[in-house]
Amino acid sequence: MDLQIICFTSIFSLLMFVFIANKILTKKSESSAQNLPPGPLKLPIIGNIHNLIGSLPHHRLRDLSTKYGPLMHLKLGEVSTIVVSSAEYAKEVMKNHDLVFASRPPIQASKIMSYDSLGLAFAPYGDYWRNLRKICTLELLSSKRVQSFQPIRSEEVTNLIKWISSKEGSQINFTKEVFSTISTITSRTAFGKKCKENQKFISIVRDAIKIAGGFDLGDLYPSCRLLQNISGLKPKLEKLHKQADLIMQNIIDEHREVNKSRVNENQGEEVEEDLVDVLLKQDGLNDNSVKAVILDMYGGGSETSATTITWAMAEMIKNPKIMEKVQAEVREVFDKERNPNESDMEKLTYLKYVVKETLRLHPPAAFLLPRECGQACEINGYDIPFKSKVIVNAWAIGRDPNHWDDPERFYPERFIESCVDYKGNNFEFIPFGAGRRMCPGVTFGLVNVEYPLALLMYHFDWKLPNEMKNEDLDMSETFGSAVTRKDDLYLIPVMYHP
Ligand code: HEM
Repeated sequence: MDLQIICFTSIFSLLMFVFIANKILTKKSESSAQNLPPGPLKLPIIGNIHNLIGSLPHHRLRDLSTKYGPLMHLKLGEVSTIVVSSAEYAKEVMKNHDLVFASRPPIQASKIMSYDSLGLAFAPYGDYWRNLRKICTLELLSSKRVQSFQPIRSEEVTNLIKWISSKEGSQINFTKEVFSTISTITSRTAFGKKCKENQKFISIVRDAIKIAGGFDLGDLYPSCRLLQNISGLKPKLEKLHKQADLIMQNIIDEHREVNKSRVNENQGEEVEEDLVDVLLKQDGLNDNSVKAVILDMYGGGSETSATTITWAMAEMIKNPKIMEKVQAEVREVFDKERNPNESDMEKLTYLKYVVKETLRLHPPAAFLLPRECGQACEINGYDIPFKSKVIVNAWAIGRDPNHWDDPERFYPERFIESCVDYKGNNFEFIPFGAGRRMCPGVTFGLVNVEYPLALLMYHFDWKLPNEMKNEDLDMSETFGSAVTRKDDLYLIPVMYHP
């Protein structure tokens, strides 16, 4: 505790020094915006950082929005920040002013890990981003491409089912096993079978995502290089970047070699392509861009999907009637078709409602990805300053009582008669975002959630360990690159014998 106080005092004094020096040296004028959205009182230097202390950031911001309104202005360190907490304002930002908010604020983690933000997720809005987005939507993540990876998905999920069967009756760490399966599916679809270092790559990227997931001091004071260096994040990320870069460059070189010999040996023959093959064929992408996009695919696709499966499972354990209903549906469809395929997945309507309801209550990206205001504008009479960072609290919006009956209840049936979907037109339900920067991996993500979940429901009944009662399962969250369960989910599988 004493150490924490000393650290805080030192950082506070340093910040004070930096702030005064900055003011004297740059004589920056205050923002000219006159009518900012309401928000809590801002302290010198730290602005509203203190308002985020005490509970999880998405909870704190939701609580603050009930006091100051669904369009709030905060100052987080030096950064003017707009917080959106209602479907109506989300529509203003991501539809009515989509172009103004189509960029992302630069963040240190993406600069270091993604070759100065060469990936799709953090590239500034412009021609480079547009070209990448086209490649990702049409070539990498199209429904046809996602379907072509079904054999990989099937093989990895079968391995998971076999492993769980071997542990029948004993406790397994469900969170860990699901994460490992989804990561392997994502990295195999990206690299093919050629990569011997899949597991090492997975653990490097996981470490990078973990340490880059919160609010970084350097990003809160972008004008202060010193803080970026002392926050400790930079050297850690640089080390991980070097390791990831080496693995990815080897993979690219190997792909080039294999493709060269393929052209010589199998002229005209159809070959299975992985994402690296597809990227290497695109004009205008150098090796760093290819590596940055691969990092995006892996970073954007693994933790999000694995977290969704785990939350869905936890919610079903807590609500056994819902689990029984899913199992009945899956078992009816799969018992008829001995080898269920993609089209059988379409018959699992109730399971799809369960996934929707899971993403309503537990959007893995609680704040989506941040946007940046590219041009000073006005929303509902409020001035939004140029370069403000925009945070959309999708977690709060999914639980807004103005749009959802009994919002805290896990109730998949609410979607039966509803036309609310993931396409980014229903702003009360935006787990994949909306507008130009909406997630391009919706199809891939949903298949990676629904398919494993269906097989886990088909093959096993599930119990909690230590005679724990279903209703006692703790549903606390943590905030990081994704909103995950605070504690891993431990379960006991019991085989289903048709
Ligand atoms: C359950 C699964 C997933 C969820 C909940 C999810 C959620 C999101 C969200 C909220 C955004 C920000 C959207 C915005 O700013 O409006 C996003 C962006 C993105 N996602 Fe996903 N995602 C998922 C799966 C995937 C998958 C499987 C991939 C790729 C393999 C992927 C790749 C990306 C990329 C590249 C972006 C950045 C797009 C851009 O800035 O243009 N995501 N995702």
